[in-house]
Amino acid sequence: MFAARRALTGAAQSRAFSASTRDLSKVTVLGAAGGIGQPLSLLLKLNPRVTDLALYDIRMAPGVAADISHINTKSKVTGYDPTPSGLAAALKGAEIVLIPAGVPRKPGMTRDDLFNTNASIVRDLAKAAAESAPDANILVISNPVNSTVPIVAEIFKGKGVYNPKRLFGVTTLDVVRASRFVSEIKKTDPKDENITVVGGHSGVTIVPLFSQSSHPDLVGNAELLNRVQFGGDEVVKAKDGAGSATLSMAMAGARFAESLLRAAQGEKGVVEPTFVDSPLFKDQGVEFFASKVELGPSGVEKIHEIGKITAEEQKLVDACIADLKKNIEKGVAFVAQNPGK
Ligand SMILES: NC(=O)C1=CN([C@@H]2O[C@H](COP(=O)(O)OP(=O)(O)OC[C@H]3O[C@@H](n4cnc5c(N)ncnc54)[C@H](O)[C@@H]3O)[C@@H](O)[C@H]2O)C=CC1
Ligand SMILES: O=C([O-])CC(=O)C(=O)O
Repeated sequence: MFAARRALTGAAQSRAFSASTRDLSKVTVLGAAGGIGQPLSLLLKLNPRVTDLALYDIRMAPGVAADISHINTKSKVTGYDPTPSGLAAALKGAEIVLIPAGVPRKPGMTRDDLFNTNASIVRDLAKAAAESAPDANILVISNPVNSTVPIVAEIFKGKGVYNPKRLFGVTTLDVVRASRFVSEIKKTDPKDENITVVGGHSGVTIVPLFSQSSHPDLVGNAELLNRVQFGGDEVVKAKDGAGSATLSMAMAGARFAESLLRAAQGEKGVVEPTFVDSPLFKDQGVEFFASKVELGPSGVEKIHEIGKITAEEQKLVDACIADLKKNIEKGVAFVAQNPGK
């Protein structure tokens, strides 16, 4: 639909949206056999907006694809071999590429401790995406997101195909968690909570803005703030060496992909917080920042300002900016020093 839809204009386009919005939405998962990749692929198979599901991993993608392909929804599922040509074929024509490839944390590690392993994995996958799917929306899940997103940007820039509107760090899990944790405190239905979370995706760079929710009294609730900022650690500890959040992350990744597909298919007003190339703090040398972003057929439609926040929340944003800047610079420096093949 991606390429075909771009060729349509005006009335023809709106007719196409209303007649059938379900043709040719290829979604590719890189790291599809992993803890996140498998349930994420399952959820994408259940999404009627996805017509072509391409699964790639360095192990077992054809097996995962064979399994998922028996599910009786319309989409076609293909698993690709771990070869350069398999990767290229998985990416070709993709509208969305989700990247959960890489290693997860063990207890005692920070997300930044994953950098040494995951930076080169993401760099190499980004190269393949820049070559075979330069127009796709790239959704980065692999940690540390604050650094892996800039890595993808640098690779795309190097190949001359960088489109800042189509690169997203997936921070949806922070929103999902914050909304759930608030509902536990307030005894509300979590589906009615929608907590805005800005900044980045690790520790103090995760900044929930309770003042903008229907529970402004939660600003200053140190326990809740800590739970939102370090929710990932809760899962890492509970899994006791066997990895980090996979199922809730799969849900969050599928939700973000669904939002992008809805927006691409003409729905207006689809807004999700996500980590993007953002003007909000560029004057402080911070090139990427998560805030509410309106999505559209071109990817990023509009980046929302942070809006009104309390003095206490401003302090959290200041702390976030300091860390985020370092994380982003680390990703940029990595590509400069390790351009790869
Ligand atoms: N953005 C977020 O909110 C979250 C991010 N994560 C991150 O997601 C990543 C994946 O986590 P899990 O799925 O639990 O790990 P996992 O180890 O279960 O799965 C990772 C998969 O990536 C594959 N892989 C490794 N190198 C690859 C390559 N070059 N090309 C293709 N596939 C490759 C592995 O074979 C494996 O199947 C981790 O970095 C983790 O920290 C996890 C939870 C939340
Ligand atoms: O905590 C981790 O390492 C995985 C992650 O990003 C999360 O669960 O938010």
